[in-house]
Amino acid sequence: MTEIRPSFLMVVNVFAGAGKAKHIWQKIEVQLKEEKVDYRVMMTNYPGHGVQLATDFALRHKYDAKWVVVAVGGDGTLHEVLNGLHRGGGDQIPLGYIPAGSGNDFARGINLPTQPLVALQKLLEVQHATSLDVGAYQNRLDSHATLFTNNVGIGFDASVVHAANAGQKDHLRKYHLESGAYVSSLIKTFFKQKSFGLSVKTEQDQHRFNRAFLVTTTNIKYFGGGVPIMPIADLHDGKLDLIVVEQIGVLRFVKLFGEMLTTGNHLKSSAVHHFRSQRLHIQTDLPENGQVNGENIQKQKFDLNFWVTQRPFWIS
Ligand SMILES: Nc1ncnc2c1ncn2[C@@H]1O[C@H](COP(=O)(O)OP(=O)(O)OP(=O)(O)O)[C@@H](O)[C@H]1O
Repeated sequence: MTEIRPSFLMVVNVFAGAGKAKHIWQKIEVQLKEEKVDYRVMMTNYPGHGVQLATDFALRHKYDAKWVVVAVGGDGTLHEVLNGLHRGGGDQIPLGYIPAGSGNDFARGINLPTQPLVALQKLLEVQHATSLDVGAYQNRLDSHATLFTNNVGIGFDASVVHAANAGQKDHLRKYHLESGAYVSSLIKTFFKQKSFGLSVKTEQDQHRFNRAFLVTTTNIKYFGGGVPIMPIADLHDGKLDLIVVEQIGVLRFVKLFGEMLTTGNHLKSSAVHHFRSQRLHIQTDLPENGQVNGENIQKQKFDLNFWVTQRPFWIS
């Protein structure tokens, strides 16, 4: 039986991965042509353009089952395309992904090869969509919900993201886990970040933290470009994982971070609190930095409802 291949819309951010996405895309396009794949390409011309492109596409093609929309870039590009499809009513259009960013946490989280040409081969071999969990959140004053594949952070991890994104004229510079700049930014941010009051409501109970430091709601195992904050995250369980780390001294924090990177024993620490729930509500006492999929959320007093939804992905 001959399989019918879908048509692909490739949404490409050539600035992802400090610009290396441009070369990746060139190689991918050669391969697409060689394999006579039916595709269209749209390049993002500015931050946020991926949302617009995907919204417009979904509005036009949401009832046409032949399309798969593929984000080519990093976690930020994936985030824009996911939300653009959502805004255009295209939640049923399968979403594919070719990692070409700096962190590529989603690709790690779903065991997608991080070598782009291998990821492309995998994409072309897929025969049917797979439903995966996607997180959703809405701040009390937001007019609409935002979806996320990876995580939403408030406090320390968000401040690290804000520091990494600050002063970037062109979004070209990004820190890597193994780079000295990343480590020095972590240390500087650690001393700047103040603890804050936080209220948490899960489906079962309520909790109060007077000295919250890092608050991450995650759908996948990784954050921050390869840090396995939630080794047991499951994209099929219909639940989100919330990690609250209370403020601790620098030596204890370094030990905790080391455990996060190696054994996963950070989850046993008395300073770390883990909640798994289909619905969550978190509220900060004061304005804090936020991040979603490594993109800044403006500093604000958060009053967030979280829930889980499912959507089709074009992955094997
Ligand atoms: N034409 C453009 N010029 C400048 N920035 C752009 C352009 N198109 C998209 N962007 C922005 O580039 C930023 C980074 O993209 P992305 O997150 O995909 O790559 P990355 O940061 O290298 O990867 P990762 O998030 O996996 O570490 C996003 O904020 C996106 O809005």
